[in-house]
This record gives sequence, structure tokens and C-alpha cells, in this order.
Amino acid sequence: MLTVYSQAHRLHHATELKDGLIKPCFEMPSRADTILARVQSVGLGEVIVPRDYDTSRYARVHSERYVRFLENAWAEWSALGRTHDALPLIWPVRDLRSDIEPEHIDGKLGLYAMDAGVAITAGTWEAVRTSANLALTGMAKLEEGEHSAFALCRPPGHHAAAEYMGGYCYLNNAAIAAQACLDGGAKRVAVLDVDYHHGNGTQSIFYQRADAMFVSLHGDPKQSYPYFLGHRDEQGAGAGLGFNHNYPLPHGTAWDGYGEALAHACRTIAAYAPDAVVVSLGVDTFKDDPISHFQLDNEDFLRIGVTIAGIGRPALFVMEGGYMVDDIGVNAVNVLRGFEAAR
Ligand SMILES: NCCCNCCCCCS
Ligand SMILES: [Zn+2]
Repeated sequence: MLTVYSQAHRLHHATELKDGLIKPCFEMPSRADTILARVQSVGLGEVIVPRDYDTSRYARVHSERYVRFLENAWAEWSALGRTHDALPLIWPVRDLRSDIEPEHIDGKLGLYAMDAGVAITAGTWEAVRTSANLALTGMAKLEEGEHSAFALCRPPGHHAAAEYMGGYCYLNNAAIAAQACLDGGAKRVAVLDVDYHHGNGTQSIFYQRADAMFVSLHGDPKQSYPYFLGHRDEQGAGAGLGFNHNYPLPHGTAWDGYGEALAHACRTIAAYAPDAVVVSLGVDTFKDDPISHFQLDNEDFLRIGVTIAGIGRPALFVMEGGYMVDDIGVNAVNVLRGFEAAR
């Protein structure tokens, strides 16, 4: 399986506001270094650099004003003499308005963020657009005949919706790649999100559509971030009704419960008969993950890959979360090796 990777991710090294404190962000550059090292040490396959794409490709799932904000946020923040990370200070919650874009960067940051886990630094835009280009390049390789590819994306993307960032995510790499698959002529695409946290952004982007099915297994939002989306009763809307499937699972879920839900999810996707599957590959379902609460072990990630291979369709794996850095390489690459062995 080929991997698409770029060193540009190292340009983004931010802080986050967590538990009331400004801390080094859990989503740190060493995560990608560890995964790349494992890809190379097991000889997973060729490692290629990303192609360049126009920002209009991101605007196929994000609004133009949001993409423009991401591109200009640091310049507007630093124009005020601020040299530290950019973070919101107010959000348009409840009956506050979000239809008019504020002129001040403090207003824009809140308009376009769902939480305080998306600090912006001088290198964030370049890292974020390169991460989206990794996913687009991986999808292009599928369209050129590869059965599978791994986009080693950092920052991740599945919490980012059409007009907001959150949970370490700025552009939704998986959604951008799924849309590119449809723009390339596919009739249907499925996004399978196996990250511990519900892919609220991806769900939101495709919620009213029948040409893109979203399926997610995740920590029950009653107990886990993002708390406000990811319940079982969210099944799509309008033309999209029936094409959104959530599998919220309780704290402490281990392979017996997880594997059963994943098998059901993969049967649902197989029945949808997508031209391709985009897998939002988060490995924060690992038992020792510092911010998550499932109990999967290293070998369970092989089983995840085998189960996904059972769908029998080309697959693009897009890196999402996973914060136990020591094990992130073994766990992520185990999914890829399980898939390759079973396809
Ligand atoms: N105590 C949990 C804090 C969660 N903060 C954001 C988590 C984003 C995960 C992305 S995969
Ligand atoms: Zn996660």
C-alpha cells in the first residue's frame, strides 16, 4: 500500500485550551514521525509526496469564506501585534447571529471554531492545506488504479464541518477526498470513521446527501467529546435520510463489542455498494490513549483492517486521531497491514 506524506505538517505545532489551561496540543508533530517510521520499518510500500491542488478543491465541501478565513487568519491576528497562538474568545452560541462575518479576527475566530482545540500559528495554513492535498493525492491514486492508499494526514480533519474547525481539525481531509471521488465520476462513496471521537464534521457535510454515506463508531457523545453530535437517531435528512449511521459505544468498549459493531457497519456499507470507501483512521480507540476510553489492543487494529477489507471496495485511509504516540505507528499500520492481508 502506498503512503502519501509531507514534512510540511511540522509547520503546525500549536497549544490548546484544555481543562481550563493552555497546554501543548496533544495533536503534536511527533505523531506523524512515529507513523512514518513504522510505515518504513515494515516496508508497507512506496512513500510519495503530495500533488498541489487549488483551494477551490477544499471549497467543494467547505464554504469559500471559511477557506479564505483559514488562509488569512494568522496575518490578521499578527497584524494586531500578537505573536502567540490565535484562539477564539467568543462563539455565536444559541440566539447569537452567525450570518454576518465580523470584520475583527476575534469575531472570525469564534464564528469559525466549535471549540478551543484549534489554535492557529504562522505555519498552520500551509500544514493544513498540505494535509488536504495528501488526501486528494491518495484519492487520485485510487482513481488511477490503486486498490488502496494511506494519506498520512496531519493535522486531522473529521471534526471540521463546512464552516467550522474544531478538535485539532481545520480542513476535512476525508470529506474533501470523498467529494473528489464523486467529482471524478463515482456514483456513491462511503466514509467510515473508526476514530474514537464522532466525526461530527464529516457527518454534517454529507448529512443531506444520498451519494455519500457516513458511518461512524465512536465514544457515546453522552460521555465523550464532541458531546453534541453522534447519537444513533441521527440518520440523515432530506435526500440523505438513511445514509447516516452512528454506532455510539460506551466507555470501556473492547474488541468483542467493537468488532461486532464494526462488522455490522461494514455490512451496511457493502450493501450501499460504494465505488470507494474513505476510512477516517483514528487509532485513539487504543486502550492506553490519554484522552479516550476504549480498550482495543495492538492486535485488534489488525482485525479492524481485515473487517474493512471485507467490504470488498477500493479504500483510501486518511489519518485522523490517536494520541498515545509510542503506539500510534504500530496501531495505524496494523490496520493497513490487516487490510492488505485480507483484500
Ligand atoms: N477531555 C477530552 C478533550 C478533547 N479535546 C479534543 C479532542 C479531539 C480529538 C480529535 S480525534
Ligand atoms: Zn479522536
